[in-house]
Amino acid sequence: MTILTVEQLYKTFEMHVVGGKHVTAFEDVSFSVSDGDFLAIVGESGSGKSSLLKCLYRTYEPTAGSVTFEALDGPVDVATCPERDILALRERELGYASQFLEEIPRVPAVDVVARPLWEGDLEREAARARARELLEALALPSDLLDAYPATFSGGERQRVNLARAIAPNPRLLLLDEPTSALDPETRALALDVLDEYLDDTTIIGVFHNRDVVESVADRVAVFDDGTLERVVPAAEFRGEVIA
Ligand SMILES: Nc1ncnc2c1ncn2[C@@H]1O[C@H](COP(=O)(O)OP(=O)(O)OP(=O)(O)O)[C@@H](O)[C@H]1O
Repeated sequence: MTILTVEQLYKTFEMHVVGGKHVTAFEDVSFSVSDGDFLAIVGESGSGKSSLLKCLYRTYEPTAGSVTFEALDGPVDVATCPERDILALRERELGYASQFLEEIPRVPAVDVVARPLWEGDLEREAARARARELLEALALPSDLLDAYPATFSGGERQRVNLARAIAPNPRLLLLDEPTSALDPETRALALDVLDEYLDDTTIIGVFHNRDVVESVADRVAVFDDGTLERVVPAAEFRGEVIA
């Protein structure tokens, strides 16, 4: 079953600081994703990958087109639906992680991950238990679990960020280079955790790393200068250079 259908999606920015100049992030993008699929998005820097993910999460409002998400309560056009519908989707079905952890001052790592869970259906202690388990699976040193992420290294923060996105087990998870600061061994661990802790989650992820694309993706979407050039099975993509 299809979980997401993107049709003729465009994103153009109006740059007020440079006299209203228009910058096109991407144009005329159409593709669909099936339940449980892992779609990797690759392409050169500036080709529109992050902007696309932000449009799918509605951090950015698309300029034109539609993004139909088959939510549990029926289809929703993420591109145009009211803000409250987006907030509800983000609480229950739609997850997102960028490569940077948004700082929450004076909240220990374990609670950064657990909070969205106890704000949902879980009891506080059960939420903390899942958070601890995930952070440990991602090899975050145990003495950091109760420390504030503000003092963590880039890779440690990235593991907290990833754990927070995985913990609620969203139906659709959008990942924007979530392993960019990890060493190869920890990156492999992170991919195992994605596989082990997510249950039937569909993933759309931007990756620059060939290992990630080759080891976990089912299909690859190749962006070039703001257009979606092609979507191919991952096996067909093997051996190509990733920008
Ligand atoms: N908030 C914004 N305001 C103005 N222009 C933007 C904004 N976000 C992105 N852009 C522009 O849109 C284009 C696509 O950027 P985007 O970040 O989506 O590319 P990308 O493929 O993710 O790049 P990278 O691999 O370097 O992260 C770029 O020209 C960028 O300058």
